[in-house]
Amino acid sequence: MTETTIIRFENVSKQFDDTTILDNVSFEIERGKFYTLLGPSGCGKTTILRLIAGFIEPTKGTIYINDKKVNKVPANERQVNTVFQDYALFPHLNVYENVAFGLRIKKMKKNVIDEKVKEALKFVNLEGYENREITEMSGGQRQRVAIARAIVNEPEVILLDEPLSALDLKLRTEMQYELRELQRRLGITFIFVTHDQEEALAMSDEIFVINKGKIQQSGTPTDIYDEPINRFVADFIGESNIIKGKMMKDFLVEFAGKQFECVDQGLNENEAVEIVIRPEDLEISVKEKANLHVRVDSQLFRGVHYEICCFDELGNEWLVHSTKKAEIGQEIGLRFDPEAIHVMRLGETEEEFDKRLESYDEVSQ
Ligand SMILES: Nc1ncnc2c1ncn2[C@@H]1O[C@H](COP(=O)(O)OP(=O)(O)OP(=O)(O)O)[C@@H](O)[C@H]1O
Repeated sequence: MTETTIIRFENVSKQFDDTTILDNVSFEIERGKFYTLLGPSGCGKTTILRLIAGFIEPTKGTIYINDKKVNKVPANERQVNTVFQDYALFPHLNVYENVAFGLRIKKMKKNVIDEKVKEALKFVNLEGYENREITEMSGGQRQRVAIARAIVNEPEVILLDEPLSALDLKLRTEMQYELRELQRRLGITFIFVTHDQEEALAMSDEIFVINKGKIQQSGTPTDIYDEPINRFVADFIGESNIIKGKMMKDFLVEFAGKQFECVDQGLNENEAVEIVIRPEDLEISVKEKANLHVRVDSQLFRGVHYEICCFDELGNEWLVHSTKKAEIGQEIGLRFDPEAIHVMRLGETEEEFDKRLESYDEVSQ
């Protein structure tokens, strides 16, 4: 726990009936950052938000907000506001009344409410829209009203549950920029839920990758993309080649029937591992310079690159992103650097994984 910590989960579990939805989850959220909870449908993302908001209570464990235990603190007494997926706006009220709703409940004076609503609408670029009916607003504008309604209460944390999922792709991208920019200007903590990995990578300071009620890995987008802890994370975040292999000794790993130099160390000799190489780290090269020989099976043009699917002699599938075109059935060479190989230890916990990576830094310093 540091001074900057605003939310802390300590061994939190949640069961509905007899089903465990969150399994012994611990994490810390720091003040003023943009966090994303990322994972497939049903993994427990919304359950974490509802626990933070106080809509449900944990079955086990403790939740702290600002270092105070909040397990029994009702939702309206927490410095937290939620923006829901469907925005939950009142269709019969205009923009002003929607944004002012919470302030009226707090029985604030009319002139104070006017001032706060005006300021909140300015923040979301809806200045002067006070008298518009919600039914006359576009999807993106409704989204902004919902955000204005959340920020007008000056919460310390805003929870956003898949707020962009109802928007078309173009508007969604625009709103991604807007939300990120808004969070920077407000300087308050955003906790954003999505199952879209590109959205998570583009928007977040920190990502928690969740699967089956457990946080699989947490870190910055680059940490998680470059150093996935296990097959689930490697597969869920971006496209990956994941191949079974064996660690020979420090800096030497075997896969696809050959041995390759790598940067990994501290694993056991002959330890079974999985290796990850990102498709963009594979380069088509002349046979003499290649690390690996493969046969092209299929190819798709994706605008910026060709997505080429190949197989090596042992039948491993390799996905390559290349600006060069290949021919179906052609034998090609693939080249990659030792740094492009990421070795994953089977069943490693995040704590063990972090310790291992730290030891690399110590050795290389
Ligand atoms: N009140 C409840 N009673 C019983 N089961 C529930 C309840 N709320 C959630 N669940 C179950 O808990 C699991 C996790 O739900 P949650 O909404 O947290 O998932 P999610 O990761 O947010 O998924 P999605 O992306 O689909 O919204 C699901 O299997 C869901 O059916």
